[in-house]
Formats: sequence, C-alpha cells, structure tokens
Amino acid sequence: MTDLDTFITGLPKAELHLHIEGSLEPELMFALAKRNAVTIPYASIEDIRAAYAFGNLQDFLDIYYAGADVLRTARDFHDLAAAYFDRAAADGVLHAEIMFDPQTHTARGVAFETVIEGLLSGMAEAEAKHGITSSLIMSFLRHLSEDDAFATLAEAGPWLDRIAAVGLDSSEVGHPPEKFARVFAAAAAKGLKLVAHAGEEGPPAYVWEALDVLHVDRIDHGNRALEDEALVARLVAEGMTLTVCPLSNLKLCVVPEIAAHPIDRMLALGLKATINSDDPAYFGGYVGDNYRAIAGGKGLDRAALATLARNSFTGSFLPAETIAAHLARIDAFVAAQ
Ligand SMILES: Nc1ncnc2[nH]cnc12
Ligand SMILES: [Zn+2]
Repeated sequence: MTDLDTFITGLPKAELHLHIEGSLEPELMFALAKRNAVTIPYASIEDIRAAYAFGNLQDFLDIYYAGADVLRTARDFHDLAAAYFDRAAADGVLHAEIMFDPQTHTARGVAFETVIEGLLSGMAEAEAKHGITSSLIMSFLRHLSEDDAFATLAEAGPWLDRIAAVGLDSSEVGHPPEKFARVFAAAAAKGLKLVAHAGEEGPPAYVWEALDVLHVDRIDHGNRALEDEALVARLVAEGMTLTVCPLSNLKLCVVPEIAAHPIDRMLALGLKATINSDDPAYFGGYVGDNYRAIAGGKGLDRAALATLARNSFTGSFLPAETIAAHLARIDAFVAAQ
C-alpha cells in the first residue's frame, strides 16, 4: 500500500449512493443460485465477470435485474448486506445510506417483508460487528408507472420508521422526474427524505425537474448539470449534494476515461460532490477504489479527498450533532498525517 492508499482507506467517510443489489458479487450470485436452485445463464464466475461490459446504462440494467433473480429469502438479503458492509468497513466507511429496489423483487413474487427484514438484519449485524451506521433509501424504478410506485409506498407502510428516504433509479432517458411528482409529494408528506438519479444520462432539464418538481434533498450523479451554467449556480447556491460515482461513470460510458471525469471541475465550481460506488460488484470497485481512481486519474490531492469525505457527511441524513462528530474525526485524521 502506498501512503495515499493508506490515507484514502483511513479517511473517515460515508457512502451515499450504493444500490445494495449492485453489490452482489459473482461469487455470491453463484452461491445463491445453488442454494435456491435458480438457473443463471452463466457457467462460471469468470463467465459472469466477462458479461460485465456495458455500452450504456440500459446494457447494465438488463444484466443487473437478471442477476437479482438469485435473491429469494430474507437470509439472502441479509448475506448480501453483510458482505457489502464488510467491504465498506475495510474502506473506512462509518455510515452508509443504501438504496434498495423493492419492485425488482416484488415483481418476481418475493415479498416486500422478506427484502426489508433481510436487509435490516444485515444492517443491525454490521453496526454490532463494525460500528457502521446505516439507513435505507427505497428507490422507485422509473421505467415502471407512478401507480406502481404508489403501490410500493403503500407496501412500505409498516416499515416507514426504518426507511430514511425514497429515491428514483433505473432507465433515465424517457422517464423524467416529473412522472413521479405526486408519489414524491406523498413520500415527503410521510416525513421521508427525497433523492433522485438525475443527469447521469438524462439532460440538465431532468436535474431542474428533480429540484423544482420533486423537491429532492440530494441529486444522484448530476454529471450533466455541468452543461448548464444557471443550473450549476442554483446547485451551488443551495449547497445541493451530488452523489458522484466515478467508476460507474467509466463503466457506463458517461466518461471515456477517468482522466476526463469532471470531479475536479465540480469541486472547483463549489459543488458539494461526494464519491460513491453505485454498483460496486458490476463496476469494478467499492468506495475506496473510487477514491483511488480519481486520486490517481485526476491527481486530486489529500485536501481535495478530505473535502469529498467531508461532503459525504454534510450531505448525509444524519442528525447535525452526529455530522459534527464525524467532521471532527476527519479533522483529527488529517491533522495526524
Ligand atoms: N447507475 C444507475 N442508474 C440508474 N439506475 C440504477 N440502478 C442501479 N444502478 C443504477
Ligand atoms: Zn445509482
């Protein structure tokens, strides 16, 4: 390990953009296929990895939804979450706000309760084992209807006190935020925070809509906001957090190479960018790998990396005093270097 690797690993950080289904490693996919007698279209773990070459978001989503079919029981969801938190803990993650896609599972006949109880037990185990705190973001699939999202919000009723926020993910282009205006308003009325993927592949107009129509508390990705100066000014003025995912952007061809990633420009413009892994099992790395990729590919120095880590806590849904304690931890870590 280089000094910079050690710095990145030790830097206290939060992860704010992680799809738990996207942390399903090929080894676990294989093991769960066997445990549940589910047929998958791969002969080996190498075969699975070889399939992970994507030209765009939809190429990835097709493979990602198919892979999730091996998740059947609460134990499966527990094991999935436990494996993610083991990796996150090794990367210096102290807090994670993890997304899950209930519709991916309920559409296959897996009960909402099975999914959430499994995840919650994995989260509780991780807090006891690693001291990592976490919360859940229930994401609606935007290629489905608003009615479907309303049905999912209703199903979540008994667990609303265990869900921090709702989110919006899946195929972006052609499914603008506006499509979900009413269900987001209903979620806000129930006291939930709001996040939405916007500006990953979709135009700046979708980021404006996420702000003005959905009234989100955070933007997931937001890369294409940089095409619109007035939008950047608005995001900066509001101190809006962007949950940026460099290796995801590379694997989904949002950027041609890490050297072309706009993370440095985002910071220079005063945007509250954070670093996240999105779907680490599919995109070649967990949050530490994402920090290392931009540190190497963009030459970001330790001060910039510490800013990104600070942003991850200030952009979290933790109580203000907990955020302050985490920021003090970062200051102490940086001072000790
Ligand atoms: N990067 C991403 N964009 C949209 N939907 C997703 N679901 C999982 N990962 C996603
Ligand atoms: Zn995502």
